[in-house]
Amino acid sequence: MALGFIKKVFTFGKEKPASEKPPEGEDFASLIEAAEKAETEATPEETVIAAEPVLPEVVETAGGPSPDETVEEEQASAPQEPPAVPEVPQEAEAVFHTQPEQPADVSHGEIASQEDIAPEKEGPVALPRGFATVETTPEPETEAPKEKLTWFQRLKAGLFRTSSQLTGQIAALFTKRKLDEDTLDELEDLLIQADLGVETAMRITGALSSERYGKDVSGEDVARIMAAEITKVLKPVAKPLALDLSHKPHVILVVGVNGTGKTTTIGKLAAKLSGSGLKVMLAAGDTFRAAAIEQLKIWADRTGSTFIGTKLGADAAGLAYDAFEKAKAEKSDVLIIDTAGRLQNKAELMAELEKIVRVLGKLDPEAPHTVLQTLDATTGQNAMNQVEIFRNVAGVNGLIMTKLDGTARGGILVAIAAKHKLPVYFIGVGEGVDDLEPFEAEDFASAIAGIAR
Ligand SMILES: Nc1nc2c(ncn2[C@@H]2O[C@H](COP(=O)(O)OP(=O)(O)OP(=O)(O)O)[C@@H](O)[C@H]2O)c(=O)[nH]1
Repeated sequence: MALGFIKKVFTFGKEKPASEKPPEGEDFASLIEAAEKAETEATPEETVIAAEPVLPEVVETAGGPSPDETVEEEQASAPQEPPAVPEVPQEAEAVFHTQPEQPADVSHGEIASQEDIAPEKEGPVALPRGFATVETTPEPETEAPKEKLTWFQRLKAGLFRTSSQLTGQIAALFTKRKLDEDTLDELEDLLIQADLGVETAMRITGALSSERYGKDVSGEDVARIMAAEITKVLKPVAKPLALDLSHKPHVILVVGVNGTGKTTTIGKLAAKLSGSGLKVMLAAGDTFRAAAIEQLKIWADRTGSTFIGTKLGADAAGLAYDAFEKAKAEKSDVLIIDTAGRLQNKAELMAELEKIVRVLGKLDPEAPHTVLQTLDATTGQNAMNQVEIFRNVAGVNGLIMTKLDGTARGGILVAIAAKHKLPVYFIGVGEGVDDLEPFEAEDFASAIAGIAR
């Protein structure tokens, strides 16, 4: 503060992790395999970059704002043309400025009152014999608008599969059994199978044992202790993303395996930031996939952010450098750079990320100021390995876990928190722009344990 730094919520933690040696014998093949699985689910086949790649005229838009929304927006302006990626000059010079859409004018003229034009009705008309009135079904009453779920309700619904599976098994385990060594061992196994990790599983069984050893135990007892212990693990990592706005821009580099939700998360973050009045620029550093460029452009348009992109297959580090210069010149508050999650091989991907970090450092030795990694909760243990790989190469200093909606593997976040101790800034529970929320330890722990808050 004394240095004149302005910190905001969305305040950015600046915790650079102590660099670690890459894990011995890292199984990148499994990483890629998981990535490919996610890819086939999320996007059509991709092609390997040709020697002189060009953007196709029509590109996939998987993973962006929902197709319905984008189609509607496109149709309004150019009904004959499918959405196409704008042509961007080779040197990433084109910057697309977008303005938030203005609401349409919906004023109506005055309407004469019904009494002015229709004779007053006086009760039911008596029809001559031989006629009958047609039975008209009364207009159904318009349904009262559904109450909006609170964030915790949405989180709980998203983690329902994780919690119901676990609590169901725990309840069955303690039916007519006291807490002894056997039940404690079985409970530990259940907790490990739920991806919570050995360390947290032992914490929970230890706490339960010291409170209720030799006594009857109910599912509620276990849930309460489980929530308390998980909260202890998560509290230190549940931090707000601290932005140092004195940088102009604060640079956020987003990394992660393809399909983990990088681009979508960037869109959601941009919506939050620009919604609070900050000037945001989005850079399409995933030059490996045409759809990723198009998808980010759509998010930029949608969130009123400036977009900078380049051609498919172009040098991502060059784009990052240009974007940083441009964002400085335009005095953007925040620059968010998307990156590829997959290249032809691991070595190339890692070299590209390292180069991006290096090149940004030429313009500001502290940049990138935040390196965020997105993790797909549905990949379970694989997410753990991904953190190890990316934090070593790109200096990841914060995490966002996506796809916590509907997965039975939400426990992995706890294991990752216990092992890596990296801040978890946000979690994603859906594809929509509002489906990203700051990570709260108690909420998450209660949702996993299936208890109310
Ligand atoms: N259910 C759910 N889907 C999500 C969430 N976040 C992202 N997705 C979806 O996951 C898919 C992949 O998201 P992307 O943002 O394209 O992932 P990416 O990491 O940028 O992928 P690449 O561009 O291939 O590297 C898309 O269909 C997204 O809509 C989430 O929190 N919940």
